[in-house]
Amino acid sequence: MGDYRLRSLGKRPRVDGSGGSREPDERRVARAETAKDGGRGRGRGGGGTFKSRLNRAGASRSTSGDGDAIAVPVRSNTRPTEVNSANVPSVDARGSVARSGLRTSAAEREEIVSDQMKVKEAVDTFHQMFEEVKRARKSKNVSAKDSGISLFSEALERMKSSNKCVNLRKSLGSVPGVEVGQEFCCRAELVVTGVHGQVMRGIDWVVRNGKRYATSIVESGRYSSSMKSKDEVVYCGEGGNPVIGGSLRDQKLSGGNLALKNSFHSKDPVRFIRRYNLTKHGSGLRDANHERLFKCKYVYEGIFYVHQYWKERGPFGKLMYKFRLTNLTRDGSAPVGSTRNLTRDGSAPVGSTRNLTRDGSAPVSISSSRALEHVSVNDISQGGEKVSIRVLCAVGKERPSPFNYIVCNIYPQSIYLSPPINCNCMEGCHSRICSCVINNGGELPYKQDGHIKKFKPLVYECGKFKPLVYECGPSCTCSHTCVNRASQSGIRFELEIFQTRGKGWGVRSRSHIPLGSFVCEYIGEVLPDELVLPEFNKHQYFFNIGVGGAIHRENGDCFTINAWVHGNIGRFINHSCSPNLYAQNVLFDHNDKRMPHIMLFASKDIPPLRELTFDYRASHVRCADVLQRMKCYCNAIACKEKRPK
Ligand SMILES: C[S@@+](CC[C@H](N)C(=O)[O-])C[C@H]1O[C@@H](n2cnc3c(N)ncnc32)[C@H](O)[C@@H]1O
Repeated sequence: MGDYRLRSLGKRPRVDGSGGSREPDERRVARAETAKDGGRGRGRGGGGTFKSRLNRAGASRSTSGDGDAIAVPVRSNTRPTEVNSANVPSVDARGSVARSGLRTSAAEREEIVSDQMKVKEAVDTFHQMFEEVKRARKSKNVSAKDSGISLFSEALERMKSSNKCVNLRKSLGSVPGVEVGQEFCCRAELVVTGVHGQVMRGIDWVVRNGKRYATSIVESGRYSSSMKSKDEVVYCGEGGNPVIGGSLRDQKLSGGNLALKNSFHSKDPVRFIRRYNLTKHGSGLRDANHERLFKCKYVYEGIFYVHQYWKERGPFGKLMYKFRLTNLTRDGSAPVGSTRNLTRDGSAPVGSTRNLTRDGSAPVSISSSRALEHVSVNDISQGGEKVSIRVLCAVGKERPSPFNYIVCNIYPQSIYLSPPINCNCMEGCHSRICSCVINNGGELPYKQDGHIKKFKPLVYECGKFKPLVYECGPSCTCSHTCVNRASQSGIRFELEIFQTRGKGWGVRSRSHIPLGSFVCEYIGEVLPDELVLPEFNKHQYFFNIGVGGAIHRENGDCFTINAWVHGNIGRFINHSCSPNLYAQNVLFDHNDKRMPHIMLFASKDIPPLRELTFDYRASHVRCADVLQRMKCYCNAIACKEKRPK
């Protein structure tokens, strides 16, 4: 490292009094109804570049199995904490330390990993088919009305006819490859994955010895079902509902109602799926053209049991059946050691995507599949704050090489980092007298929900160059919940590291990421380029700050973030020619424009479990030769089109 000793900037400002939340949870989950500008910068990637040896991709890092590792909810708003991910005790799915051996065999784990991959592939294929159908209709100018079938139904039909659906055989209990808390974008996805076989009906069933038993129910809000608590629902039977176009009549003890009644007597498990309306909270998923696709999401809540059923007069004066279900078995105990309300390793389900902690950080326990071995967990308390990091891998599979997990950049000690200009606002940084707003060209870069307003990659567009976002800093007088602190308050989404096909480890979120959301920072050691260049061919974790941008040219000195030895989850994010993240330069805790923070924001609405990627090649200059030789496995249409035929 020559004369450059490394230092970090020390503890980041906490963003609220409790645990680091920049703003209340409600606002945090709120999604931008008005996000209209998402396309800018798409495909242009970020403000820097990886010097990645992509030509070696896959050969060196991929393992035989895909999707077999999960990791890391991380809070990055705490002081820098060095963590060696190799030397820490493992922790079980409930979060307790499990230093002893494994609970299930490697073969079983393998099987579950493969189940999860099948489910993921089915969902991905469904999305592709959906896009294909949509494109085909658009090119022929056919509307859903003309074709007489919705886009979803047509895509689903294609899935069925091409045999791409999984878990087709209806069964009671949990569905292979699907975990409690897993989210689905639409009813068709539930069908495609075998969670609930009916697109329209709320109750699905299987016939056993001539009798039907309920396999799953969807609480979609169309009847007057009510959630008593997270663990209990009073579910209305089917039929006679004028709200969904049926004729108003008494419900009968037939069809799904009969199936639920039989499940009551047999005490069999029923999968429970609940619909959440996204319109209340935000925009919902959008497609590549920013058209809203899904207004809701469906969450698999786990296994429930019918505890009671009865008849009563409904709102229209007709008789209706009601079923009370809870996630406890009929004797009132929490089901243990069966396919019941537990995850597949027999542990209590933990860490759904909805369970954000009060400070907005991801819950500590995220996955309970027995396919996953928690190979390392770091629970470190420093200065009263806790940083939890998990790396979970399938048994017997390759693990990520150990590195020191840090939550703040480490800067060269010899470099003086000028302090940021602070604002003196007391009542919110919205006016033009706020110096941070002025730094941002007189405009706040974030919307009230914390989503970035415009994509601001490091490119020159339409005569304008806006390469930097200035957030409020540690000495600003504004509140720690100021909207202009969106990216400094750490990771909000439950991110995982998993094995990809051909690209080694990759990162994905277990929950939906709305367009414009801050996802994570690319953190490592910030080094002058001249120190990095000799190392260039040794590894793949360099991010060149500001390449191709004004910062680079104006200031002369160039810096690179090296995340090989010290880094955060950002170091696992792969390249794509059609990325869903872009890198935004942000300054808040110092004012040195040569080395801004590299903050990764969502350039699209990103469905759960979709791999997170950014474009390594955006504005790439010096490493073009390496990148040309790469074998890119991003699988994007844009990538294939670029390849020589
Ligand atoms: C910063 S690392 C990303 C994390 C890496 N996949 C891992 O397992 O640690 C960059 C390396 O990931 C691989 N990679 C990233 N994107 C890729 C892509 N689209 N195609 C092939 N390999 C890729 C290449 O080996 C690259 O050098």
